[in-house]
Amino acid sequence: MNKTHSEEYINNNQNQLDFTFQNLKYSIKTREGTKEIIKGIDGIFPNSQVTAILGSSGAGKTTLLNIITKRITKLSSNELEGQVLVNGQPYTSESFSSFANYVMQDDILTETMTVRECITFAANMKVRGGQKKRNDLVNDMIKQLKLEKCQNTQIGGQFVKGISGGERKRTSIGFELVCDPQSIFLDEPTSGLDSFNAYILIDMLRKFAHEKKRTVVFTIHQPSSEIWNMFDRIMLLVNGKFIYQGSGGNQIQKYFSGQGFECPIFSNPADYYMSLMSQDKQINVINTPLYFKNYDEIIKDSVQYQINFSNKQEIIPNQKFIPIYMQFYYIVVRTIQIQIRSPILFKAKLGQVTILAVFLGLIYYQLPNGENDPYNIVDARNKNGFLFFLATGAFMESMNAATLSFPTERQVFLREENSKLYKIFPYFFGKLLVDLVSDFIIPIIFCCIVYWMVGLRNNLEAFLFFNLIMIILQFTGIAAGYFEGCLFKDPNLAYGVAQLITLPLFPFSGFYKNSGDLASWISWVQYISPFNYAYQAFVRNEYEQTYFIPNPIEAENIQFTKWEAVGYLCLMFLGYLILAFFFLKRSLKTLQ
Ligand SMILES: Nc1ncnc2c1ncn2[C@@H]1O[C@H](COP(=O)(O)OP(=O)(O)OP(=O)(O)O)[C@@H](O)[C@H]1O
Repeated sequence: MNKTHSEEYINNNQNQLDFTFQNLKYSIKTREGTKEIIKGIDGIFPNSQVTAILGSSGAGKTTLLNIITKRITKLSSNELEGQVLVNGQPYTSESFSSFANYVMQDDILTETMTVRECITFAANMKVRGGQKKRNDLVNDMIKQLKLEKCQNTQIGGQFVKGISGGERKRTSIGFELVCDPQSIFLDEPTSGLDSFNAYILIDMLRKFAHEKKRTVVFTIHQPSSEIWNMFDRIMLLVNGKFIYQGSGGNQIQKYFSGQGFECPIFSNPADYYMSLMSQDKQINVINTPLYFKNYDEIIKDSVQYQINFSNKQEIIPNQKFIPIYMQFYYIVVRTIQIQIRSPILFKAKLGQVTILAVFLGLIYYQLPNGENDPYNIVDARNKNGFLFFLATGAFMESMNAATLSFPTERQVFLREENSKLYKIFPYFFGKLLVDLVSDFIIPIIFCCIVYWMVGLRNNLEAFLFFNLIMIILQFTGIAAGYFEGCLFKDPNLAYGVAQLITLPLFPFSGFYKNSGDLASWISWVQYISPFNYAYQAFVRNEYEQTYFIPNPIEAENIQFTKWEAVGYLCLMFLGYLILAFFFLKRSLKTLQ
Protein backbone atom coordinates (compact mmCIF):
# COMPACT_ATOMS: atom_id res chain seq x y z
CA MET A 1 0.00 0.00 0.00
CA ASN A 2 1.45 3.39 -0.85
CA LYS A 3 1.10 6.25 1.62
CA THR A 4 -1.99 7.77 0.07
CA HIS A 5 -3.80 4.49 0.05
CA SER A 6 -2.90 3.66 3.61
CA GLU A 7 -4.01 7.12 4.75
CA GLU A 8 -7.26 6.66 2.88
CA TYR A 9 -7.71 3.26 4.51
CA ILE A 10 -7.18 4.72 7.98
CA ASN A 11 -9.55 7.61 7.27
CA ASN A 12 -12.24 5.30 5.93
CA ASN A 13 -11.87 3.08 8.92
CA GLN A 14 -12.05 6.03 11.28
CA ASN A 15 -15.20 7.14 9.54
CA GLN A 16 -16.91 3.81 10.15
CA LEU A 17 -19.06 4.10 13.21
CA ASP A 18 -20.41 1.34 15.42
CA PHE A 19 -23.03 2.44 17.93
CA THR A 20 -23.38 0.19 20.95
CA PHE A 21 -25.61 0.28 24.00
CA GLN A 22 -25.56 -1.84 27.11
CA ASN A 23 -28.01 -2.33 29.93
CA LEU A 24 -30.14 0.48 28.57
CA LYS A 25 -33.12 1.31 30.74
CA TYR A 26 -35.56 4.14 30.39
CA SER A 27 -38.62 4.87 32.43
CA ILE A 28 -40.83 7.88 32.94
CA LYS A 29 -42.66 9.06 35.96
CA THR A 30 -46.38 9.40 35.35
CA ARG A 31 -49.30 10.11 37.67
CA GLU A 32 -50.02 6.39 37.77
CA GLY A 33 -46.44 5.63 38.78
CA THR A 34 -43.23 4.79 36.97
CA LYS A 35 -43.64 3.44 33.45
CA GLU A 36 -40.77 1.31 32.14
CA ILE A 37 -40.33 1.79 28.42
CA ILE A 38 -36.88 0.33 27.68
CA LYS A 39 -36.02 -2.56 29.93
CA GLY A 40 -32.28 -3.16 30.17
CA ILE A 41 -31.31 -3.99 26.60
CA ASP A 42 -27.95 -4.41 24.83
CA GLY A 43 -27.34 -3.91 21.15
CA ILE A 44 -25.17 -2.79 18.32
CA PHE A 45 -25.78 -0.78 15.16
CA PRO A 46 -22.80 -1.78 13.02
CA ASN A 47 -21.29 0.36 10.30
CA SER A 48 -21.84 -0.41 6.62
CA GLN A 49 -25.16 -2.03 7.43
CA VAL A 50 -28.81 -1.17 7.36
CA THR A 51 -30.44 -1.94 10.70
CA ALA A 52 -34.24 -2.01 10.88
CA ILE A 53 -36.04 -1.82 14.21
CA LEU A 54 -39.49 -3.36 14.17
CA GLY A 55 -42.07 -3.89 16.84
CA SER A 56 -45.69 -3.41 17.64
CA SER A 57 -47.01 0.05 18.31
CA GLY A 58 -45.79 1.33 21.67
CA ALA A 59 -42.95 -1.21 21.89
CA GLY A 60 -40.39 1.57 22.40
CA LYS A 61 -38.81 1.87 18.93
CA THR A 62 -38.91 5.67 18.76
CA THR A 63 -37.79 5.91 22.37
CA LEU A 64 -34.76 3.74 21.64
CA LEU A 65 -33.89 5.90 18.64
CA ASN A 66 -34.34 9.06 20.68
CA ILE A 67 -31.97 7.78 23.34
CA ILE A 68 -29.27 6.78 20.87
CA THR A 69 -29.59 10.12 19.06
CA LYS A 70 -29.43 11.97 22.41
CA ARG A 71 -32.87 13.51 22.03
CA ILE A 72 -33.75 11.96 25.35
CA THR A 73 -31.56 12.97 28.23
CA LYS A 74 -31.78 12.47 31.94
CA LEU A 75 -34.40 14.71 33.55
CA SER A 76 -36.17 14.80 36.88
CA SER A 77 -39.24 13.30 35.20
CA ASN A 78 -37.46 10.24 33.84
CA GLU A 79 -34.83 7.65 34.62
CA LEU A 80 -32.20 6.81 32.08
CA GLU A 81 -29.53 4.21 32.75
CA GLY A 82 -26.97 2.35 30.72
CA GLN A 83 -24.09 3.01 28.42
CA VAL A 84 -24.41 4.37 24.91
CA LEU A 85 -21.19 4.57 22.91
CA VAL A 86 -19.95 5.21 19.43
CA ASN A 87 -16.71 3.43 18.56
CA GLY A 88 -16.30 2.78 22.26
CA GLN A 89 -16.58 6.48 23.18
CA PRO A 90 -19.40 8.28 24.98
CA TYR A 91 -20.90 11.22 23.08
CA THR A 92 -23.16 14.19 23.67
CA SER A 93 -25.99 15.66 21.63
CA GLU A 94 -23.51 18.30 20.40
CA SER A 95 -20.94 15.80 19.24
CA PHE A 96 -23.61 13.48 17.84
CA SER A 97 -24.49 16.13 15.26
CA SER A 98 -20.92 16.25 14.05
CA PHE A 99 -21.01 12.65 12.80
CA ALA A 100 -24.69 11.70 12.60
CA ASN A 101 -28.06 13.04 11.55
CA TYR A 102 -31.55 12.16 12.67
CA VAL A 103 -34.70 12.31 10.58
CA MET A 104 -37.62 12.48 12.97
CA GLN A 105 -41.14 11.28 12.31
CA ASP A 106 -42.53 14.81 11.86
CA ASP A 107 -41.34 16.55 8.74
CA ILE A 108 -40.65 20.04 9.98
CA LEU A 109 -39.64 22.24 7.05
CA THR A 110 -39.96 25.91 6.14
CA GLU A 111 -43.30 26.14 4.38
CA THR A 112 -42.47 28.91 1.93
CA MET A 113 -39.24 27.35 0.67
CA THR A 114 -39.06 25.02 -2.28
CA VAL A 115 -37.76 21.46 -2.06
CA ARG A 116 -34.49 22.46 -3.72
CA GLU A 117 -34.03 25.49 -1.46
CA CYS A 118 -34.56 23.37 1.67
CA ILE A 119 -31.96 20.81 0.68
CA THR A 120 -29.57 23.53 -0.51
CA PHE A 121 -29.93 25.34 2.82
CA ALA A 122 -28.84 22.21 4.71
CA ALA A 123 -25.94 21.67 2.29
CA ASN A 124 -24.83 25.30 2.62
CA MET A 125 -24.93 25.07 6.40
CA LYS A 126 -23.09 21.80 6.89
CA VAL A 127 -21.02 20.94 3.83
CA ARG A 128 -17.60 22.46 3.61
CA GLY A 129 -16.11 23.03 0.20
CA GLY A 130 -16.97 25.08 -2.85
CA GLN A 131 -20.41 26.00 -4.13
CA LYS A 132 -19.98 23.56 -7.00
CA LYS A 133 -19.50 20.65 -4.62
CA ARG A 134 -22.65 21.64 -2.74
CA ASN A 135 -24.67 22.07 -5.93
CA ASP A 136 -23.56 18.66 -7.14
CA LEU A 137 -24.56 17.09 -3.83
CA VAL A 138 -27.98 18.78 -3.94
CA ASN A 139 -28.58 17.72 -7.56
CA ASP A 140 -27.55 14.19 -6.74
CA MET A 141 -29.81 14.06 -3.70
CA ILE A 142 -32.82 15.39 -5.63
CA LYS A 143 -32.22 12.78 -8.31
CA GLN A 144 -31.75 9.91 -5.88
CA LEU A 145 -34.88 10.82 -3.94
CA LYS A 146 -36.85 11.24 -7.16
CA LEU A 147 -37.77 14.80 -6.29
CA GLU A 148 -37.00 16.30 -9.70
CA LYS A 149 -40.61 17.02 -10.57
CA CYS A 150 -41.37 18.92 -7.39
CA GLN A 151 -37.93 20.43 -6.76
CA ASN A 152 -39.21 23.95 -7.42
CA THR A 153 -42.50 23.59 -5.57
CA GLN A 154 -42.94 25.16 -2.17
CA ILE A 155 -43.22 22.82 0.80
CA GLY A 156 -46.61 24.32 1.70
CA GLY A 157 -48.51 24.00 4.93
CA GLN A 158 -51.73 24.82 6.65
CA PHE A 159 -52.80 27.56 4.26
CA VAL A 160 -50.81 26.93 1.09
CA LYS A 161 -51.03 23.67 -0.80
CA GLY A 162 -47.55 22.38 -1.42
CA ILE A 163 -45.86 19.07 -2.09
CA SER A 164 -47.43 15.73 -1.16
CA GLY A 165 -46.84 13.94 2.15
CA GLY A 166 -44.47 11.45 0.52
CA GLU A 167 -42.47 14.21 -1.16
CA ARG A 168 -42.32 16.02 2.14
CA LYS A 169 -40.93 12.93 3.83
CA ARG A 170 -38.31 12.50 1.10
CA THR A 171 -37.36 16.19 1.34
CA SER A 172 -36.84 15.75 5.09
CA ILE A 173 -34.55 12.83 4.39
CA GLY A 174 -32.69 14.75 1.69
CA PHE A 175 -32.28 17.63 4.14
CA GLU A 176 -30.28 15.36 6.48
CA LEU A 177 -28.66 13.07 3.93
CA VAL A 178 -27.23 15.78 1.69
CA CYS A 179 -24.59 16.51 4.33
CA ASP A 180 -23.26 12.96 3.87
CA PRO A 181 -23.27 12.11 7.58
CA GLN A 182 -21.23 9.17 8.82
CA SER A 183 -24.42 7.69 10.21
CA ILE A 184 -28.09 8.38 9.84
CA PHE A 185 -31.04 7.51 12.05
CA LEU A 186 -34.57 7.68 10.70
CA ASP A 187 -37.88 7.27 12.48
CA GLU A 188 -40.33 5.63 10.12
CA PRO A 189 -38.84 6.96 6.89
CA THR A 190 -41.33 5.08 4.71
CA SER A 191 -44.50 6.36 6.35
CA GLY A 192 -46.59 8.18 3.76
CA LEU A 193 -44.74 6.57 0.85
CA ASP A 194 -46.29 4.11 -1.59
CA SER A 195 -44.60 0.70 -1.83
CA PHE A 196 -42.59 1.63 -4.91
CA ASN A 197 -41.20 4.84 -3.43
CA ALA A 198 -40.58 3.09 -0.11
CA TYR A 199 -38.53 0.50 -1.95
CA ILE A 200 -36.53 3.16 -3.81
CA LEU A 201 -35.82 4.94 -0.53
CA ILE A 202 -34.65 1.88 1.37
CA ASP A 203 -32.56 0.84 -1.62
CA MET A 204 -30.92 4.23 -1.57
CA LEU A 205 -30.21 3.98 2.16
CA ARG A 206 -28.80 0.51 1.61
CA LYS A 207 -26.43 1.77 -1.08
CA PHE A 208 -25.47 4.63 1.21
CA ALA A 209 -24.58 2.11 3.95
CA HIS A 210 -22.79 -0.36 1.74
CA GLU A 211 -20.96 1.86 -0.71
CA LYS A 212 -19.97 4.60 1.72
CA LYS A 213 -19.63 2.35 4.76
CA ARG A 214 -22.18 4.39 6.71
CA THR A 215 -24.28 3.30 9.67
CA VAL A 216 -27.98 3.38 8.80
CA VAL A 217 -30.64 2.72 11.42
CA PHE A 218 -34.40 3.17 11.15
CA THR A 219 -37.68 2.11 12.62
CA ILE A 220 -40.22 0.81 10.18
CA HIS A 221 -43.83 -0.39 10.10
CA GLN A 222 -45.09 -3.00 7.70
CA PRO A 223 -42.26 -3.31 5.18
CA SER A 224 -43.06 -5.22 1.99
CA SER A 225 -41.24 -8.53 1.49
CA GLU A 226 -38.89 -6.86 -1.05
CA ILE A 227 -37.94 -4.27 1.53
CA TRP A 228 -37.66 -6.89 4.25
CA ASN A 229 -35.04 -8.70 2.21
CA MET A 230 -32.91 -5.57 2.05
CA PHE A 231 -32.32 -5.34 5.80
CA ASP A 232 -28.83 -6.40 6.85
CA ARG A 233 -29.73 -6.42 10.49
CA ILE A 234 -33.08 -6.68 12.22
CA MET A 235 -34.11 -5.86 15.74
CA LEU A 236 -37.51 -6.98 16.98
CA LEU A 237 -38.74 -5.13 20.02
CA VAL A 238 -41.60 -6.19 22.28
CA ASN A 239 -42.52 -4.17 25.37
CA GLY A 240 -39.09 -2.55 25.56
CA LYS A 241 -37.07 -5.77 25.16
CA PHE A 242 -35.60 -7.54 22.17
CA ILE A 243 -36.92 -10.86 21.00
CA TYR A 244 -34.49 -10.91 18.09
CA GLN A 245 -31.36 -9.07 17.06
CA GLY A 246 -29.17 -10.21 14.22
CA SER A 247 -28.96 -10.73 10.49
CA GLY A 248 -32.00 -10.51 8.26
CA GLY A 249 -32.79 -12.90 5.41
CA ASN A 250 -32.54 -16.62 6.11
CA GLN A 251 -30.99 -16.26 9.54
CA ILE A 252 -34.02 -14.72 11.24
CA GLN A 253 -36.28 -17.27 9.56
CA LYS A 254 -34.06 -20.11 10.79
CA TYR A 255 -34.01 -18.69 14.29
CA PHE A 256 -37.78 -18.54 14.63
CA SER A 257 -38.55 -21.75 12.76
CA GLY A 258 -36.12 -23.49 15.16
CA GLN A 259 -38.51 -22.47 17.92
CA GLY A 260 -41.58 -23.64 16.08
CA PHE A 261 -42.53 -20.28 14.56
CA GLU A 262 -42.21 -21.09 10.91
CA CYS A 263 -43.06 -18.29 8.52
CA PRO A 264 -45.62 -19.71 6.05
CA ILE A 265 -44.41 -19.93 2.44
CA PHE A 266 -45.61 -17.07 0.21
CA SER A 267 -46.35 -14.84 3.17
CA ASN A 268 -44.48 -11.65 3.95
CA PRO A 269 -42.02 -12.42 6.81
CA ALA A 270 -42.43 -8.90 8.16
CA ASP A 271 -46.17 -9.41 8.52
CA TYR A 272 -45.65 -12.79 10.10
CA TYR A 273 -43.17 -11.54 12.73
CA MET A 274 -45.28 -8.50 13.40
CA SER A 275 -48.21 -10.83 14.04
CA LEU A 276 -46.03 -12.78 16.51
CA MET A 277 -45.25 -9.59 18.39
CA SER A 278 -48.73 -8.12 18.58
CA GLN A 279 -49.75 -8.01 22.21
CA ASP A 280 -53.41 -7.85 21.23
CA LYS A 281 -53.41 -11.61 20.68
CA GLN A 282 -53.68 -13.75 23.78
CA ILE A 283 -51.38 -16.43 22.35
CA ASN A 284 -48.60 -13.88 21.90
CA VAL A 285 -48.99 -12.66 25.46
CA ILE A 286 -48.52 -16.25 26.57
CA ASN A 287 -45.54 -16.76 24.23
CA THR A 288 -43.73 -13.50 25.02
CA PRO A 289 -41.83 -14.85 28.07
CA LEU A 290 -40.65 -17.70 25.83
CA TYR A 291 -39.38 -15.23 23.20
CA PHE A 292 -37.41 -13.39 25.89
CA LYS A 293 -36.03 -16.63 27.35
CA ASN A 294 -34.87 -17.84 23.94
CA TYR A 295 -33.30 -14.48 23.21
CA ASP A 296 -31.34 -14.58 26.48
CA GLU A 297 -30.20 -18.14 25.86
CA ILE A 298 -29.39 -17.99 22.15
CA ILE A 299 -28.70 -14.40 21.08
CA LYS A 300 -27.58 -12.34 24.08
CA ASP A 301 -24.01 -13.67 24.21
CA SER A 302 -23.40 -13.20 20.52
CA VAL A 303 -24.58 -9.58 20.79
CA GLN A 304 -22.20 -9.09 23.70
CA TYR A 305 -19.41 -10.57 21.59
CA GLN A 306 -20.20 -8.17 18.73
CA ILE A 307 -20.20 -5.25 21.15
CA ASN A 308 -16.82 -6.29 22.56
CA PHE A 309 -15.32 -6.53 19.10
CA SER A 310 -16.98 -3.47 17.65
CA ASN A 311 -14.98 -0.76 15.91
CA LYS A 312 -13.00 1.31 18.43
CA GLN A 313 -11.22 3.57 15.96
CA GLU A 314 -11.02 7.25 16.73
CA ILE A 315 -13.84 9.26 15.15
CA ILE A 316 -13.04 12.05 12.75
CA PRO A 317 -16.28 14.03 12.52
CA ASN A 318 -17.11 15.16 9.00
CA GLN A 319 -19.80 17.73 9.87
CA LYS A 320 -18.63 21.01 11.31
CA PHE A 321 -20.28 24.38 11.73
CA ILE A 322 -19.44 26.74 8.89
CA PRO A 323 -18.03 30.11 10.08
CA ILE A 324 -20.51 32.29 11.99
CA TYR A 325 -20.51 35.00 9.31
CA MET A 326 -21.52 32.40 6.71
CA GLN A 327 -24.29 31.09 8.96
CA PHE A 328 -25.46 34.67 9.36
CA TYR A 329 -25.38 35.18 5.59
CA TYR A 330 -27.46 32.08 4.81
CA ILE A 331 -29.99 32.92 7.53
CA VAL A 332 -30.36 36.43 6.13
CA VAL A 333 -30.80 35.10 2.58
CA ARG A 334 -33.42 32.62 3.71
CA THR A 335 -35.33 35.15 5.81
CA ILE A 336 -35.40 37.54 2.85
CA GLN A 337 -36.68 34.72 0.65
CA ILE A 338 -39.43 33.98 3.16
CA GLN A 339 -40.45 37.63 3.30
CA ILE A 340 -40.44 37.97 -0.47
CA ARG A 341 -42.57 34.83 -0.73
CA SER A 342 -45.12 36.50 1.50
CA PRO A 343 -45.43 39.80 -0.40
CA ILE A 344 -48.97 39.99 0.82
CA LEU A 345 -47.60 40.76 4.28
CA PHE A 346 -45.50 43.66 3.04
CA LYS A 347 -48.28 44.92 0.80
CA ALA A 348 -50.80 44.64 3.62
CA LYS A 349 -48.49 46.62 5.90
CA LEU A 350 -47.87 49.24 3.24
CA GLY A 351 -51.58 49.54 2.48
CA GLN A 352 -52.45 49.71 6.17
CA VAL A 353 -49.86 52.40 6.86
CA THR A 354 -50.84 54.52 3.85
CA ILE A 355 -54.55 54.37 4.66
CA LEU A 356 -53.88 55.13 8.32
CA ALA A 357 -51.62 58.06 7.41
CA VAL A 358 -54.22 59.59 5.09
CA PHE A 359 -56.98 58.95 7.63
CA LEU A 360 -55.02 60.63 10.42
CA GLY A 361 -54.02 63.40 8.05
CA LEU A 362 -57.68 64.11 7.33
CA ILE A 363 -58.77 63.99 10.96
CA TYR A 364 -55.98 66.26 12.16
CA TYR A 365 -55.75 68.22 8.92
CA GLN A 366 -53.60 71.35 9.24
CA LEU A 367 -53.71 71.73 13.00
CA PRO A 368 -53.14 75.37 14.03
CA ASN A 369 -49.63 76.17 15.25
CA GLY A 370 -50.79 78.82 17.72
CA GLU A 371 -49.65 81.78 15.61
CA ASN A 372 -53.17 83.28 15.46
CA ASP A 373 -54.37 82.10 18.85
CA PRO A 374 -51.41 81.29 21.16
CA TYR A 375 -53.58 80.76 24.24
CA ASN A 376 -55.88 78.22 22.57
CA ILE A 377 -55.38 75.23 24.82
CA VAL A 378 -57.68 73.06 22.67
CA ASP A 379 -55.43 73.46 19.61
CA ALA A 380 -52.35 72.46 21.62
CA ARG A 381 -54.23 69.55 23.17
CA ASN A 382 -55.32 68.27 19.72
CA LYS A 383 -51.76 68.29 18.51
CA ASN A 384 -50.58 66.48 21.64
CA GLY A 385 -53.33 63.90 21.13
CA PHE A 386 -52.03 63.26 17.65
CA LEU A 387 -48.44 62.90 18.92
CA PHE A 388 -49.57 60.51 21.64
CA PHE A 389 -51.46 58.44 19.09
CA LEU A 390 -48.26 58.11 17.05
CA ALA A 391 -46.17 57.19 20.09
CA THR A 392 -48.47 54.30 20.98
CA GLY A 393 -49.74 53.24 17.54
CA ALA A 394 -46.36 52.89 15.85
CA PHE A 395 -44.94 50.88 18.74
CA MET A 396 -47.94 48.56 19.05
CA GLU A 397 -48.15 47.93 15.32
CA SER A 398 -44.55 46.76 14.99
CA MET A 399 -44.61 44.88 18.31
CA ASN A 400 -47.70 42.87 17.40
CA ALA A 401 -46.25 41.68 14.10
CA ALA A 402 -42.89 40.78 15.65
CA THR A 403 -44.51 38.92 18.56
CA LEU A 404 -45.72 36.21 16.17
CA SER A 405 -42.42 35.84 14.36
CA PHE A 406 -40.55 33.51 16.75
CA PRO A 407 -43.41 31.29 17.96
CA THR A 408 -44.52 30.53 14.38
CA GLU A 409 -40.98 29.57 13.35
CA ARG A 410 -40.19 27.79 16.58
CA GLN A 411 -40.49 24.20 15.37
CA VAL A 412 -38.26 24.81 12.36
CA PHE A 413 -35.73 26.63 14.52
CA LEU A 414 -35.63 23.85 17.12
CA ARG A 415 -35.30 21.18 14.47
CA GLU A 416 -32.43 22.99 12.78
CA GLU A 417 -30.78 23.89 16.06
CA ASN A 418 -31.06 20.26 17.16
CA SER A 419 -29.37 19.25 13.90
CA LYS A 420 -26.69 21.83 14.73
CA LEU A 421 -27.09 23.58 11.40
CA TYR A 422 -26.34 26.93 12.96
CA LYS A 423 -25.83 28.68 16.26
CA ILE A 424 -28.49 30.74 17.95
CA PHE A 425 -26.53 34.01 17.57
CA PRO A 426 -26.53 34.19 13.73
CA TYR A 427 -30.14 32.98 13.64
CA PHE A 428 -31.36 35.67 16.00
CA PHE A 429 -29.41 38.56 14.53
CA GLY A 430 -29.91 37.43 10.93
CA LYS A 431 -33.67 37.54 11.41
CA LEU A 432 -33.45 40.83 13.26
CA LEU A 433 -31.45 42.49 10.50
CA VAL A 434 -34.00 41.51 7.86
CA ASP A 435 -36.92 42.64 10.02
CA LEU A 436 -35.29 45.99 10.77
CA VAL A 437 -34.38 46.70 7.16
CA SER A 438 -37.80 45.69 5.84
CA ASP A 439 -39.51 47.84 8.48
CA PHE A 440 -37.29 50.83 7.76
CA ILE A 441 -39.22 52.06 4.77
CA ILE A 442 -42.71 51.84 6.34
CA PRO A 443 -42.33 54.63 8.95
CA ILE A 444 -40.71 56.91 6.38
CA ILE A 445 -43.70 56.58 4.03
CA PHE A 446 -46.01 57.18 6.96
CA CYS A 447 -44.13 60.29 8.06
CA CYS A 448 -44.00 61.78 4.56
CA ILE A 449 -47.80 61.64 4.30
CA VAL A 450 -48.85 62.51 7.80
CA TYR A 451 -46.30 65.16 8.72
CA TRP A 452 -47.28 67.64 6.06
CA MET A 453 -51.00 66.85 6.07
CA VAL A 454 -51.27 67.48 9.79
CA GLY A 455 -49.14 70.57 9.43
CA LEU A 456 -46.45 69.88 12.01
CA ARG A 457 -43.52 72.29 12.41
CA ASN A 458 -42.46 73.53 8.99
CA ASN A 459 -38.76 72.84 9.31
CA LEU A 460 -36.60 70.25 7.55
CA GLU A 461 -34.53 69.36 10.60
CA ALA A 462 -37.71 68.83 12.66
CA PHE A 463 -39.15 66.65 9.90
CA LEU A 464 -35.99 64.50 9.74
CA PHE A 465 -35.93 64.13 13.52
CA PHE A 466 -39.60 63.16 13.44
CA ASN A 467 -38.63 60.36 11.00
CA LEU A 468 -35.82 59.28 13.30
CA ILE A 469 -38.17 58.99 16.28
CA MET A 470 -40.63 56.94 14.24
CA ILE A 471 -37.90 54.55 13.03
CA ILE A 472 -36.38 54.03 16.48
CA LEU A 473 -39.86 53.59 17.92
CA GLN A 474 -40.70 50.91 15.36
CA PHE A 475 -37.40 49.16 16.04
CA THR A 476 -38.10 49.21 19.78
CA GLY A 477 -41.54 47.74 19.04
CA ILE A 478 -39.91 44.93 17.03
CA ALA A 479 -37.47 44.21 19.87
CA ALA A 480 -40.35 44.17 22.38
CA GLY A 481 -42.21 41.76 20.08
CA TYR A 482 -39.15 39.52 19.89
CA PHE A 483 -38.96 39.50 23.69
CA GLU A 484 -42.60 38.49 24.11
CA GLY A 485 -42.36 36.00 21.24
CA CYS A 486 -39.32 34.33 22.80
CA LEU A 487 -41.05 34.16 26.15
CA PHE A 488 -43.83 31.85 24.95
CA LYS A 489 -44.01 29.07 22.42
CA ASP A 490 -47.70 29.55 21.64
CA PRO A 491 -48.26 32.53 19.29
CA ASN A 492 -51.70 33.27 20.74
CA LEU A 493 -50.40 33.29 24.28
CA ALA A 494 -47.44 35.48 23.29
CA TYR A 495 -49.80 37.92 21.57
CA GLY A 496 -52.19 38.04 24.52
CA VAL A 497 -49.46 38.56 27.10
CA ALA A 498 -47.83 41.23 24.92
CA GLN A 499 -51.03 43.29 25.15
CA LEU A 500 -51.29 42.61 28.85
CA ILE A 501 -47.76 43.82 29.52
CA THR A 502 -47.91 46.84 27.23
CA LEU A 503 -51.35 48.37 27.70
CA PRO A 504 -50.78 49.33 31.36
CA LEU A 505 -47.82 51.45 30.20
CA PHE A 506 -50.12 53.79 28.22
CA PRO A 507 -51.06 56.02 31.18
CA PHE A 508 -47.37 56.56 31.86
CA SER A 509 -46.71 58.28 28.55
CA GLY A 510 -47.27 61.70 30.08
CA PHE A 511 -50.31 62.42 27.92
CA TYR A 512 -53.18 60.86 29.87
CA LYS A 513 -51.74 61.97 33.16
CA ASN A 514 -49.08 64.60 33.63
CA SER A 515 -45.90 62.82 34.71
CA GLY A 516 -45.40 65.39 37.48
CA ASP A 517 -48.76 64.38 38.98
CA LEU A 518 -48.04 60.68 39.32
CA ALA A 519 -48.03 59.32 42.86
CA SER A 520 -44.49 58.63 44.04
CA TRP A 521 -45.09 54.89 44.63
CA ILE A 522 -45.95 54.35 40.97
CA SER A 523 -44.18 57.16 39.14
CA TRP A 524 -41.13 54.93 38.41
CA VAL A 525 -43.19 53.05 35.81
CA GLN A 526 -42.86 55.99 33.42
CA TYR A 527 -39.16 55.14 33.08
CA ILE A 528 -39.93 51.70 31.67
CA SER A 529 -42.62 52.98 29.33
CA PRO A 530 -41.41 53.38 25.73
CA PHE A 531 -44.46 55.61 25.12
CA ASN A 532 -43.13 58.10 27.63
CA TYR A 533 -39.80 58.50 25.79
CA ALA A 534 -41.46 58.56 22.36
CA TYR A 535 -44.06 61.12 23.45
CA GLN A 536 -41.41 63.32 25.06
CA ALA A 537 -39.28 63.21 21.91
CA PHE A 538 -42.26 64.11 19.69
CA VAL A 539 -43.39 66.96 21.94
CA ARG A 540 -39.87 68.39 22.23
CA ASN A 541 -39.35 68.17 18.51
CA GLU A 542 -42.63 69.90 17.72
CA TYR A 543 -42.59 72.70 20.26
CA GLU A 544 -38.92 73.65 20.23
CA GLN A 545 -40.18 76.69 18.37
CA THR A 546 -43.84 77.49 18.97
CA TYR A 547 -46.35 80.27 19.35
CA PHE A 548 -48.35 78.46 22.04
CA ILE A 549 -48.39 80.04 25.47
CA PRO A 550 -47.54 78.38 27.77
CA ASN A 551 -45.17 76.22 25.74
CA PRO A 552 -46.56 72.63 25.82
CA ILE A 553 -43.04 71.41 26.66
CA GLU A 554 -43.52 72.95 30.10
CA ALA A 555 -47.24 72.24 30.33
CA GLU A 556 -46.66 68.53 29.61
CA ASN A 557 -43.74 68.41 32.05
CA ILE A 558 -41.25 67.17 29.43
CA GLN A 559 -38.04 66.30 31.29
CA PHE A 560 -35.69 65.09 28.58
CA THR A 561 -34.12 66.72 25.56
CA LYS A 562 -35.21 65.13 22.31
CA TRP A 563 -31.84 63.39 21.91
CA GLU A 564 -32.00 62.06 25.46
CA ALA A 565 -35.50 60.69 24.85
CA VAL A 566 -34.40 58.96 21.64
CA GLY A 567 -31.29 57.68 23.44
CA TYR A 568 -33.47 56.07 26.13
CA LEU A 569 -35.61 54.49 23.42
CA CYS A 570 -32.42 53.02 21.94
CA LEU A 571 -31.52 51.65 25.37
CA MET A 572 -34.98 50.06 25.60
CA PHE A 573 -34.43 48.57 22.17
CA LEU A 574 -31.17 46.99 23.36
CA GLY A 575 -32.72 45.88 26.65
CA TYR A 576 -35.59 44.10 24.90
CA LEU A 577 -33.14 42.43 22.52
CA ILE A 578 -30.95 41.15 25.33
CA LEU A 579 -34.00 39.74 27.12
CA ALA A 580 -35.30 38.19 23.90
CA PHE A 581 -31.95 36.54 23.18
CA PHE A 582 -31.73 35.23 26.73
CA PHE A 583 -35.23 33.73 26.62
CA LEU A 584 -34.71 32.25 23.17
CA LYS A 585 -31.55 30.56 24.42
CA ARG A 586 -33.42 29.35 27.48
CA SER A 587 -36.26 27.99 25.35
CA LEU A 588 -33.91 25.65 23.51
CA LYS A 589 -34.92 22.13 24.14
CA THR A 590 -34.29 18.80 22.63
CA LEU A 591 -36.93 17.75 20.14
CA GLN A 592 -38.13 14.22 20.78
N1 LIG B 1 -43.24 11.26 27.59
C1 LIG B 1 -44.02 10.16 27.68
N2 LIG B 1 -45.03 10.12 28.55
C2 LIG B 1 -45.82 9.02 28.66
N3 LIG B 1 -45.65 7.91 27.92
C3 LIG B 1 -44.66 7.91 27.02
C4 LIG B 1 -43.78 9.02 26.84
N4 LIG B 1 -42.90 8.72 25.88
C5 LIG B 1 -43.20 7.47 25.47
N5 LIG B 1 -44.24 6.98 26.15
C6 LIG B 1 -44.85 5.66 26.02
O1 LIG B 1 -43.81 4.75 25.82
C7 LIG B 1 -44.19 3.73 24.93
C8 LIG B 1 -43.21 3.62 23.80
O2 LIG B 1 -43.33 4.77 22.96
P1 LIG B 1 -42.62 4.84 21.55
O3 LIG B 1 -43.03 6.09 20.90
O4 LIG B 1 -41.18 4.61 21.74
O5 LIG B 1 -43.26 3.57 20.81
P2 LIG B 1 -43.08 3.10 19.33
O6 LIG B 1 -42.68 1.68 19.39
O7 LIG B 1 -42.21 3.99 18.56
O8 LIG B 1 -44.57 3.22 18.83
P3 LIG B 1 -45.13 3.63 17.39
O9 LIG B 1 -44.75 2.54 16.47
O10 LIG B 1 -46.62 3.66 17.61
O11 LIG B 1 -44.55 4.96 17.03
C9 LIG B 1 -45.60 4.06 24.48
O12 LIG B 1 -46.50 3.31 25.26
C10 LIG B 1 -45.72 5.52 24.79
O13 LIG B 1 -47.06 5.86 25.08
